[in-house]
Amino acid sequence: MAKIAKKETPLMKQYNAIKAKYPDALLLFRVGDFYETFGEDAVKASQILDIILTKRGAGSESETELAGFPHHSLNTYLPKLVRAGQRVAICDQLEDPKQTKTIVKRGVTELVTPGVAFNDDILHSKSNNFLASIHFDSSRTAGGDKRIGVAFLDISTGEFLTSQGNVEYVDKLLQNFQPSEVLISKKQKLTFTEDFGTDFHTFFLEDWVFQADYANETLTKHFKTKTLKGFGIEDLYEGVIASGVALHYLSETRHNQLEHIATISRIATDDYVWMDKFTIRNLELYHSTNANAVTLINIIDKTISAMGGRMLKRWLALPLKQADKIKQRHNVVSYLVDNNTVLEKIQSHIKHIGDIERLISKIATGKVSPREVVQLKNSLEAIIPIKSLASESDNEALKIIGEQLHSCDLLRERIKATLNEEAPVNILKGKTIADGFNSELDELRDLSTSGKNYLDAMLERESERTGITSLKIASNNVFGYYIEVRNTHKDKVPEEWIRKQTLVNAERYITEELKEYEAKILGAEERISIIEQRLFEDLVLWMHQFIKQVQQNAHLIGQLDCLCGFATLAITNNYKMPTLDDSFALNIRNGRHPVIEKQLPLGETYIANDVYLDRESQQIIMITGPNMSGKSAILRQTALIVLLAQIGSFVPADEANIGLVDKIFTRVGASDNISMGESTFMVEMNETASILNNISERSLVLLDEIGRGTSTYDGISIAWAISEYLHEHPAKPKTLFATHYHELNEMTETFGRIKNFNVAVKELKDNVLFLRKLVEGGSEHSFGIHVAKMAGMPQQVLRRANKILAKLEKSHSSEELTDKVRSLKDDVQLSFFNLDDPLLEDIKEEILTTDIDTLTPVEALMKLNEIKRMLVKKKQA
Ligand SMILES: Nc1ncnc2c1ncn2[C@@H]1O[C@H](COP(=O)(O)OP(=O)(O)OP(=O)(O)O)[C@@H](O)[C@H]1O
Repeated sequence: MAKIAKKETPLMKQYNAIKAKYPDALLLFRVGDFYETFGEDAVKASQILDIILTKRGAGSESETELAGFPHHSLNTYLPKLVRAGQRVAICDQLEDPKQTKTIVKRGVTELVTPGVAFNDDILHSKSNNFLASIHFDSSRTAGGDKRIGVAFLDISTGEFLTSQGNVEYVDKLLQNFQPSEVLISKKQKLTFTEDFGTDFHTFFLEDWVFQADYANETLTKHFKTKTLKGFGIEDLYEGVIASGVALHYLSETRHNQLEHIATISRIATDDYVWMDKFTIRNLELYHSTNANAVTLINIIDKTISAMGGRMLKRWLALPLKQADKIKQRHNVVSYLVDNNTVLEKIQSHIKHIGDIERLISKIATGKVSPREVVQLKNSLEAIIPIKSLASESDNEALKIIGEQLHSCDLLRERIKATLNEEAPVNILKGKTIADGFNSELDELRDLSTSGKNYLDAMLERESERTGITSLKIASNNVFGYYIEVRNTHKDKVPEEWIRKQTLVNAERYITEELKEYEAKILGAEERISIIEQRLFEDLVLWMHQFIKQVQQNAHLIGQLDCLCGFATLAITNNYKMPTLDDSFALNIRNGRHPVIEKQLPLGETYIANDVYLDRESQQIIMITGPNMSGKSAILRQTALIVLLAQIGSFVPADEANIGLVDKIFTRVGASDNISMGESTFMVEMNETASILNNISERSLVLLDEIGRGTSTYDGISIAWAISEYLHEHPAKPKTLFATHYHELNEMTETFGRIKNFNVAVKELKDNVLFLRKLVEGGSEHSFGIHVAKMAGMPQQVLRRANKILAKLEKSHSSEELTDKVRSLKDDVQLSFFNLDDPLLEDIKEEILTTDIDTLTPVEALMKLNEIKRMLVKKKQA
């Protein structure tokens, strides 16, 4: 018998129609009190959420996998799905099932993706959650490079930023902003992975979205402006396209209430110290290759609020270049360090401030709960004493912050009058609106409670009157309130009671009195709930006018929290105020590494070191020393001290005078990239090349063991050539070069501004003692074998290594090596013209003694040939 295909049920038909619109999202389909997933979605959901996978319509044509969870667990399960990289479409019931006889209307109310999220369980309070969009335009170039537009948007805070530049620049921004999701055109998929790798969570959009006109229209429509001129971004052609794409994506994911995204700013890169992505990584500012390692942000983050935490990350990513702005921050920190009680008071109030930036975003998008609105009010209340402390201080910058903080009186008063202090998270739980705010609500509440009391009293009275001890009063949807009597007491029922229903063990009756009260009570609670929701919605809508003020408060509290954090940091870690000026010198006295000094085993103290660099006499310091002696620590602490100073913090040093730095470059000789399968040396050279092409007069360059990724000869030659280039470059960038190659100490004889230093060690009989002190002078040899010993290498290997070393040091090959190196300095072939070259002198002589007026064309050609021969001879020699 032919199998008859069963028809799709209406529910599955509705599901399939909705799913077809969101093919790449996992669809959570609300059915009654559950969110259900079907088919492949169910398989994925059951794996990610560890929930049971079952079958729907088993054995039928429409059999499909099914997995679901109760609707009230959405906040638990949704973050897990999003963190697992899923895009989640939430499909809700759009009407009350009680009000409809046919299938309930359903539709997607929100599409949650990693970059577009509000849920507190998905977001990290001290980190932004950026959605990025990228637009490549290879037809337009910037200095020969591709030009790329980029936008960053955090829907949870309302921040919206844009910029454009070449691959290196955009790569650095991606590294700084760490977006949770990156939008790219489908056509540019490959280009993106070629330029930025595969580490980002990406989503691909249709190409038509990436159009200048469409972007302009989307942005101006959103900001309700005619042009983008007011934002200073209209000349960022690609940046504007990327920004338009980000906004477009928000509407595609059903986010249409975006009043909190009130402005878009240009990332003004010229205002900040340039650090490329290698530097950010090498200095371990936020991340480390070792997951357990402590990073700089871990040490310096003493902020209390979420706004402060996020602001500090931004400050660290974008250190300042303008001395006056930096000094203003130092000035406030200094005031707070000296006025400890003010600091403590401000911080004690900041503790009571919630994430007002995200709370106000939730208000704009209508996703706020009653309890959160009360939280917002309490946070704004905590700002009042901060405002007075700051305004009354005798520090100018602090006063300005105090004056700019809004007291938001009207807003606070209205929330206080409207909401119950103990308002619930879920408005349906009731008791959201304060007593005395709305008379209708008050009456209904009275009725509801007095009605219940009345019923209780009635129950007692009737039990007594009739002598029926099993009396019960309850209600149902069919005939409302009733009195229930057990069969055993049936004969005691008064005549006037009207029997409505007979059950197995009991009978149900209604009475006149019950009917009267029912009319009043029935529905009172439902009406209470409706009024509460309406009043709450009105309040939230009314609050929209305060979005800007609250955002400004959030911003100012973020700043103040960072500055207070710097003061705490200075006090607890003994940091000192640096001085900054427009000179080119860097003078650090007793500097320390902010992270290592906090990691040392108990009892050990960090050995502080002096570092001096300028453009006149000590431009490049060649630091030699054995492995593990502390070379890298000196390099990094120098960069970190400059960085800390320029973000406005005090620094781990007794004294630091810093000529403003505008770029920091650090490169570490390759050794860890082998696992990536690339030529490590190639990586190292690529990275170094980008420094050499970008240095400026105010650059600080740190090179750590550059050249070690290849053979010794190659390594020394390259290290030499790089140092020589930096020395001869007109920018004369300040440089620290840590190296194993003590042969490089020879350079100082030829290059006046290169100075040798070494990290002192004390050689014991068969061991070395690390003194960790940077002292003048080069070092004679490496100490690798001692370190091998420290690492617990077998004695046999150590003895053999010592023997070979002794041999090599005496042998021909060792001398050859040194000779070769020595000869380098006689053979300085600079890319910049060496005017002392004797050949140049000869050629000059030839040309000067030639009388051009009497020279025939043939003679001129012969002269040229003669000069050519001189050059060829020299080359052959
Ligand atoms: N000034 C210091 N005071 C105390 N301990 C230090 C100091 N400098 C470095 N150290 C300790 O020594 C360890 C090694 O330092 P570092 O990595 O800077 O050495 P290195 O000379 O660069 O070694 P390698 O050549 O093997 O890379 C650090 O991890 C730290 O624990």
